[in-house]
Amino acid sequence: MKIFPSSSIKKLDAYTIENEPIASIDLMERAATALTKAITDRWNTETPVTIFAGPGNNGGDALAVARMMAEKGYKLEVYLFNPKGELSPDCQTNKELVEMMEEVAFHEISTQFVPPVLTPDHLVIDGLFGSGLNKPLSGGFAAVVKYINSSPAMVVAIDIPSGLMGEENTFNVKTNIIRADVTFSLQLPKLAFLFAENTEFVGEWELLDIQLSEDGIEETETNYEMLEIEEIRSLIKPRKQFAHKGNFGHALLIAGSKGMAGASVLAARACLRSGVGLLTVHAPMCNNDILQTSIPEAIVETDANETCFAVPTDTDDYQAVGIGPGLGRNEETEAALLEQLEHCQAPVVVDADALNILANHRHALTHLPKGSILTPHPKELERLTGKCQDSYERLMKACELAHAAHVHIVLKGAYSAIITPEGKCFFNPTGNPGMATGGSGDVLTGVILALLAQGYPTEEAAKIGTYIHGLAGDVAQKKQGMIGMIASDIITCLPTAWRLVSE
Ligand SMILES: NC(=O)C1=CN([C@@H]2O[C@H](COP(=O)(O)OP(=O)(O)OC[C@H]3O[C@@H](n4cnc5c(N)ncnc54)[C@H](OP(=O)(O)O)[C@@H]3O)[C@@H](O)[C@H]2O)[C@@H](O)CC1
Ligand SMILES: [K+]
Repeated sequence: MKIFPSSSIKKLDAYTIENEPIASIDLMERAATALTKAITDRWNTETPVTIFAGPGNNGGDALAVARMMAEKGYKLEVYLFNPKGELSPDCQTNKELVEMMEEVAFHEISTQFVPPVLTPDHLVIDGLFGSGLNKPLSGGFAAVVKYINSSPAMVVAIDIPSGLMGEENTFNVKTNIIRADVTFSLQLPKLAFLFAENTEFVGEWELLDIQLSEDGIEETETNYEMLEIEEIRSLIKPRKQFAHKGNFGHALLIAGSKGMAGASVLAARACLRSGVGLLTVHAPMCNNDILQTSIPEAIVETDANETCFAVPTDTDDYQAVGIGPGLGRNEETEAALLEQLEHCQAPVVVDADALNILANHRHALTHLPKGSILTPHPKELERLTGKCQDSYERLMKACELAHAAHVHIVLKGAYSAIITPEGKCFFNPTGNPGMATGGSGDVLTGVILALLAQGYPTEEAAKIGTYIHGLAGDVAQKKQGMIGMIASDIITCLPTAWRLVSE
């Protein structure tokens, strides 16, 4: 599913209006019908409703919703803010229609605004500004937003909370943005919904289908997309009847140190549960017995060092390498890692301590093996790129890094982003907060490593791996609950996740 910036949404509206064809006012009617249904499905006619409408089409939507809800018997009060004495044509039309309705208490505000009483029983519908917002709110509009935010009422935002920009909010005035409980967004999600710090504004969000032109969506370019199960399913290669383990690659995992054997065990198990043909784990001597007993399916190659990775190994026989989980960061490991990366031909998944070591040796980032993937969480990314103020800046910096280093990046978190060297970002919808637990990242490394070893192109390996990892987490959450689940449960649920997308 594509995610468009506000400018493209306007063009898409225009495309739909011209090509469907549909009159602009009828498209608004369609949006309002969908909004009214979504709202009236959740709140009954007993709910006192106060609607705040702005001068543009977001306000037009709100006024049309007011009319439709009044027709269904809701008791409504409507405030239309028109400080410039100028409304968009469709907003004007809907104002005239709602003004005529006796059952609606309608107020048009040009200067003085006496705020209505809002109780915990009230539902506020925020239709002040939508995708046409072009600067942070200030003055009277900011005062209205603050009033709504300080009230105990439930708030539903139309399309996007008023005051929130669709993409970048780094320089926005956070106190002047509506804090919605629910956002009903039209057709497609906005990039801003995917950023953790905007949850307090967006609340729970739901998309409403208003049948914008499919051709228009297809033709309009964007760098942002949400992954969907159909795409992942289409990428997974079926196994041939006469397949043997040689068809599914030999992966090398360089992981673990004294006290951190667990990270290598988790990554190795996840790799084996993701279809790899063979797996060798390169580990310090002290972890040999642990690995041999806990993962009989893996081959163990011991490092010459007792406690850490210190001697690079030959990677010629492997189709992919995973490096980093539990590796530690002592000097010997640093040197070994840099040398290992320099001489490796196979694509590498670089995670955890390997990323932290690279942060101290950034020059090494620009000659990683072709097809490599970095899997940082936000803190690890910032060690590589420098501090970021918010998720938008972090995403932009990750794009710059992917471009400069010619690597793919999986930026982990809710809606993990898979970023290509060309600047495309694919957001992952699977996963849940139960996965925010030690070892979860090691599992992802193992899954992606298995996919690279099986010969999946880098972008596909990153997309499938991230999606499946989240899906396995969702299956684990259903079984164990968010609080009780641990990283091993994600591995246990990998087979179910694979079945869900491949059968
Ligand atoms: N997507 C779809 O398919 C459909 C979309 N629809 C709906 O249309 C919405 C977009 O409507 P829109 O383009 O008219 O913009 P909207 O957000 O109402 O505001 C524009 C007005 O605000 C003003 N303004 C801007 N910033 C300001 C500020 N900081 N402080 C003060 N004023 C400010 C700006 O004035 P200007 O600065 O340009 O003079 C202009 O007057 C969209 O979110 C959805 O709800 C549906 O109806 C149909 C299908
Ligand atoms: K809004």
